Amino acid sequence: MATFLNSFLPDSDPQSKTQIVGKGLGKQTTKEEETSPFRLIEPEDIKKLFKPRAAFSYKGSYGHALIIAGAQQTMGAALLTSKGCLYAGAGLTTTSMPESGLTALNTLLPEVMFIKRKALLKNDALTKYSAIAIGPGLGKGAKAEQTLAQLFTLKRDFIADADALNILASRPDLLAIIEKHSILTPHVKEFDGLFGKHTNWWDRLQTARKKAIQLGIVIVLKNQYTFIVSQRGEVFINSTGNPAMAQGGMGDVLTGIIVAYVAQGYAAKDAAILGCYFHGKAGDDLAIKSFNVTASQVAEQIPRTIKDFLLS
Ligand SMILES: NC(=O)C1=CN([C@@H]2O[C@H](COP(=O)(O)OP(=O)(O)OC[C@H]3O[C@@H](n4cnc5c(N)ncnc54)[C@H](OP(=O)(O)O)[C@@H]3O)[C@@H](O)[C@H]2O)[C@@H](O)CC1
Ligand SMILES: Nc1ncnc2c1ncn2[C@@H]1O[C@H](COP(=O)(O)OP(=O)(O)O)[C@@H](O)[C@H]1O
Repeated sequence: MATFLNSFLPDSDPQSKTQIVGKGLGKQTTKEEETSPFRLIEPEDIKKLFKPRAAFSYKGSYGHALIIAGAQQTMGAALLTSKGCLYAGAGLTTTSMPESGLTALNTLLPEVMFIKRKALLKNDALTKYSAIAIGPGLGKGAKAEQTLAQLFTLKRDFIADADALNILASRPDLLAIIEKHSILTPHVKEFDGLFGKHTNWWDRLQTARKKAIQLGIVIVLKNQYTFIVSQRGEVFINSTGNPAMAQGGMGDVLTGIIVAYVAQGYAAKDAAILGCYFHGKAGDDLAIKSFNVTASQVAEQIPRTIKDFLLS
């Protein structure tokens, strides 16, 4: 039986009601599915994408992620992003947050290293990291903008979330030159801030496809069903996750998980697909026994969820 796009949207319009969604990322059974840009991610796709941990591998085999996040009132966002990254298996994680958060970082996540915000502005300071994420709880002030602008001087891809997206919304000059294969992870309000107000999801998805192709980036448009839009305009629909996860900080953890996968060598699109799938699946596993789940719990659940998934 055919699946239509409107099943994955909070609203409905004539176009999404007739748009066929292909099942899985591989070959499709009908011509309509084969030519559709919309694909529903299936567990078999994840099993094909996900790489097992190799014999004789060591921390260096799994990359070094840098997280630039947090401000005085939103230090928790930096901790949650770091926690997502750590539990998604990055070999090394370094977090750049305000120094006043250092005791919390060392107490809660002793595996994570720290770098001062100012140190990021030095030449070459950012070159040693295999993946960079910026934005959760960062704030939108001049210093945050300066730090984000510094990333552009490197001419390398990065993951932008939350306040980094809000800054980019006010700096179209920067957005226009974002490095290819960067990943943006907006929720609906952040998306409309970046690319203009939309009155329905069909139009929003068309804009996401157009912008992802034009800029050569991956856009992760978050919702109950999250849409991962590739640099070629394909739209991969993630169906893991549930309303128990509707709590602050959940997106911060997702950003940490995605940066961990980029650090581990996955291509941007694959890192986004794996990140969204396991983030939602961890929430689903927890929701079997919990009415609501916290962002911290989701991060901690990730390694168990992956192990169970691979054994299933
Ligand atoms: N512990 C910490 O330090 C935490 C720090 N955090 C960090 O704080 C920063 C600001 O975060 P924020 O929550 O104040 O603003 P943001 O997420 O932009 O929402 C603004 C408004 O947008 C709307 N909206 C959002 N999602 C929507 C949806 N799916 N569907 C529809 N509407 C939606 C919604 O408007 P409403 O509908 O409620 O009027 C909402 O009020 C950010 O950097 C973040 O990383 C948080 O992660 C929490 C934990
Ligand atoms: N009802 C839901 N079903 C599935 N996933 C959800 C639901 N509510 C929230 N999420 C997930 O939680 C995350 C919320 O991200 P975001 O809005 O950026 O939160 P925050 O800014 O508080 O970290 C997204 O990944 C979203 O898909």
